[in-house]
Amino acid sequence: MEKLRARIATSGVRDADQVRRMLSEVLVEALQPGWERSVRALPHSGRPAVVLVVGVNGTGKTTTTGKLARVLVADGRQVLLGAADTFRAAAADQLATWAERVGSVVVRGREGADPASVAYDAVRQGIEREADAVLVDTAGRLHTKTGLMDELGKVKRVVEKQAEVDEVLLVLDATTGQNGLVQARVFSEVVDVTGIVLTKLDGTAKGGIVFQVQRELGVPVKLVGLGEGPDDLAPFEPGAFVRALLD
Ligand SMILES: Nc1nc2c(ncn2[C@@H]2O[C@H](COP(=O)(O)OP(=O)(O)OP(=O)(O)O)[C@@H](O)[C@H]2O)c(=O)[nH]1
Repeated sequence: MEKLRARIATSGVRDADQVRRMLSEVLVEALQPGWERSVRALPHSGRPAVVLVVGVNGTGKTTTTGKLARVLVADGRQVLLGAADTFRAAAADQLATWAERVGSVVVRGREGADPASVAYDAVRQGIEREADAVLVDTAGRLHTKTGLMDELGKVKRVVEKQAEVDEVLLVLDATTGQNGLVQARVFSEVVDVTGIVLTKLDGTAKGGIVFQVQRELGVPVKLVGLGEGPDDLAPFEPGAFVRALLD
């Protein structure tokens, strides 16, 4: 609002439509598009790109992992999925179904196995098989549970013993509101989040929280989830996002 007021004052604009257009410009400038600097553009020099998918329960991590694999496979990449959610056998089954659907391979551990060891194994197999990308789906965890957050930090550290983690994607549900900022803060502290995936934007939620996440943490939204199907993942476009927000 400060920026908008300053612009109105310096331009002398009075017309409501013009002010609305200015507001739209200010909002678009506050958001960075991120996809072009994301997984798609990662250098694939002799080792797979490693991506960790993290977030609280039910935000859409597994679905996003599957859809992202589909995008990369369509780009001609060989993709391996790591099922580091070892709490629920159903979670690994869900990821295996996605792997089959999109044409990638899944690495999973037994139920109750150490998630860090499954993630390590997935990356090792990705290196051995000369995959282009390893996408590691992690279990949903509340940012307020210290033990679970410590476990996530360990997953990243263990993976880093054999390959750099190129992307840590935090999956945020667009319907979450202010709590999304708290989640982003805590996950960023623990695993250094590099991008946000804003899911469930196909509903009524607009996901306005990403302005604060971008401003406070400097983490851009890279992808948006627009439904439950395999093709419902799109690069984040600030212009379209702001148009939907102001409509
Ligand atoms: N409408 C809509 N639904 C979505 C989207 N992304 C995921 N979902 C749905 O949200 C629900 C939870 O998705 P999952 O991918 O299982 O979420 P998760 O984060 O892996 O869940 P946990 O592992 O239990 O934490 C499922 O019913 C998905 O189909 C989206 O972009 N739009």
